[in-house]
Amino acid sequence: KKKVSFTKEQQALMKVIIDAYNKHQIPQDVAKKLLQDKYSTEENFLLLTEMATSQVQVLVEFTKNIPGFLSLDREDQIALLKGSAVEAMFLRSAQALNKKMPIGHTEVLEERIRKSGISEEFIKPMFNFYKSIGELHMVLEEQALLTTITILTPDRPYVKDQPAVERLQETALDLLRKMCVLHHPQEPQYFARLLGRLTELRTLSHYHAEMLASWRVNDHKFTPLLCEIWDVQ
Ligand SMILES: O=C1N(Cc2ccc(-c3nnn[nH]3)cc2)c2ccc(Br)cc2C12CCN(S(=O)(=O)c1cccs1)CC2
Repeated sequence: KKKVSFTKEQQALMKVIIDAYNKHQIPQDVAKKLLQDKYSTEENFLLLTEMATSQVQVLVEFTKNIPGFLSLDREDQIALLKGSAVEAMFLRSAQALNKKMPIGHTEVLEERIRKSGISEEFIKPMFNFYKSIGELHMVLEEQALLTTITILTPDRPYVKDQPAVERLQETALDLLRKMCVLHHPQEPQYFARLLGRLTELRTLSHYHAEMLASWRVNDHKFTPLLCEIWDVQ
């Protein structure tokens, strides 16, 4: 069994990120609404919109707790949030939906997504991603670090000081690499598999941008926060 040791800084960083990841969860009342018995397409879409709005609020709060994030240039902070919002939301949603739920809850949620007016061409890659995340059986530390790494992607549009973001992302990558060795000693490629999910996330966010255009056409309403972060309307 390979020995993995963490520096004091890495232990402190992990604690801060895990606390932030646990603290900022979707309010249970919003998640519970998803399990109500309503099934019209419009109502499903509205519920997913409500969930997504809540996810963005949770994302902003989580991001503010990433060590070093608030020391970045303020405009770069906004550029990172806007650039990663869809990817971080899909990653967080996939991780949440893969969590153990009471019998039948997962199926209800999956059905709601399928019956929400989202076109099949988007549903397919979305569910492939959701299932591929489930197969990884990530521990909480890996989930929180992967979300952090997604947010701290230096090459988002309009980021001015990319090296500053790279330094933060590399710290999280070093920690994630060690976490993978510690929790998945039998799978030397596990870390590479996790990073491969980030590529799949980028594809999903391109699909999402296309969907937004089509939803706008058939006049789906979004909340002000989603319009702001998704550059809609
Ligand atoms: O809503 C989703 N869900 C259900 C969902 C989301 C979050 C939690 C949760 N529980 N606790 N914490 N989080 C549970 C279920 C889900 C699950 C997996 C993947 Br992959 C993706 C999704 C989306 C993300 C948003 N889109 S969206 O296209 O941006 C869109 C916005 C408005 C209308 S449609 C739809 C699919």
